[in-house]
Amino acid sequence: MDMATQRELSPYRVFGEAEWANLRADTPMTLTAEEVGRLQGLHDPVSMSQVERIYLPLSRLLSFYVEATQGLHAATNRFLGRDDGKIPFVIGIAGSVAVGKSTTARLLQALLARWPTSPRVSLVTTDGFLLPNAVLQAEGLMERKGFPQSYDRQALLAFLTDIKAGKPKVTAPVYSHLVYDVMPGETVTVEEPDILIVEGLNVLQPNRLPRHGRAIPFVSDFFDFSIYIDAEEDLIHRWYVSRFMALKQTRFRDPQSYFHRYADISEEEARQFAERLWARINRVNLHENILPTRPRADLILTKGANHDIESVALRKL
Ligand SMILES: Nc1ncnc2c1ncn2[C@@H]1O[C@H](COP(=O)(O)OP(=O)(O)O)[C@@H](O)[C@H]1O
Ligand SMILES: CC(C)(COP(=O)(O)O)[C@@H](O)C(=O)NCCC(=O)O
Repeated sequence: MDMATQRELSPYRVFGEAEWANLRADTPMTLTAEEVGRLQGLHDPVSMSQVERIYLPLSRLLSFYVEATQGLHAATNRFLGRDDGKIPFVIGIAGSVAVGKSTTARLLQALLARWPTSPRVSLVTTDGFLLPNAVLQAEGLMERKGFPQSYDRQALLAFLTDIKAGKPKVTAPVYSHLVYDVMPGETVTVEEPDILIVEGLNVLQPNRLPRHGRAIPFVSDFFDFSIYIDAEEDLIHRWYVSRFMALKQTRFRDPQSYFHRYADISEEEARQFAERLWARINRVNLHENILPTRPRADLILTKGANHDIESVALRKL
């Protein structure tokens, strides 16, 4: 099959960086360099030019989608002769460990909140729904953290059901990367957002179909739009290991850190340890559970070596 036919048959329209940047049209830049500096992760830098050329066109696209979805809700309400109130627009962000999902999620949150309509934009990460280490240990799942079986999927689905039912206050549990565990009794409260961003490895995964009984919804059934952040495996692997080495010098020094015991080991031992975590857990998860969900995304952002997004694929329908 030639390239042109392949492109026509693909469910995505693929844009190079320059072509995508043109779609910003007249969307104004609403973040200062200082704000962008604060929003980027320590280990995944974002330049002002990336915000202008990639994230502003995306913000513009999302503003069209939010408006269209609100129009659809209004049509349903008109048909039913009732008002179901405000139902949040939910955006899912998926991708490997260490690909930079959290930076993208924070940037989008800030950009969307600056729309002229000043929407309330909340952000929740799915790691809060991980089973506590005590449960993972008891079930032999400590080396499966981030895999589908390591989450309390029922609780995540219940959370999203409440959000989409328009419940005014919905709480989610909180995970600490420092402690490497869910924080007992700690929660975040999401209060009547116009837009909710849900970020996590697992957000595009399907459920196993039941042999008997009721089908359980997918997490993504609650999404109005989904984004997959992609990069070559070699790059993500490199980012994971170098982030681990940087954290060894910083966060691991904190006695509260789960990895504190590794703060003083040699560089070589630490590198080997990070390589093992990557190879035994995160790489396997990427291949078995995360990459297979990429074709379900509405938009795929593909990063190059310096974390810059080099291409954008938008689902045609
Ligand atoms: N061991 C750790 N200690 C402290 N912070 C961490 C640790 N591992 C990851 N983080 C931070 O947690 C956040 C989420 O990381 P991750 O789940 O790999 O997703 P992503 O890199 O795609 O945002 C990042 O901001 C990262 O810097
Ligand atoms: C907590 C994570 C599973 C990410 O979860 P997410 O926020 O995507 O739901 C991941 O960062 C992690 O800790 N993986 C386990 C292996 C490791 O220590 O890298």
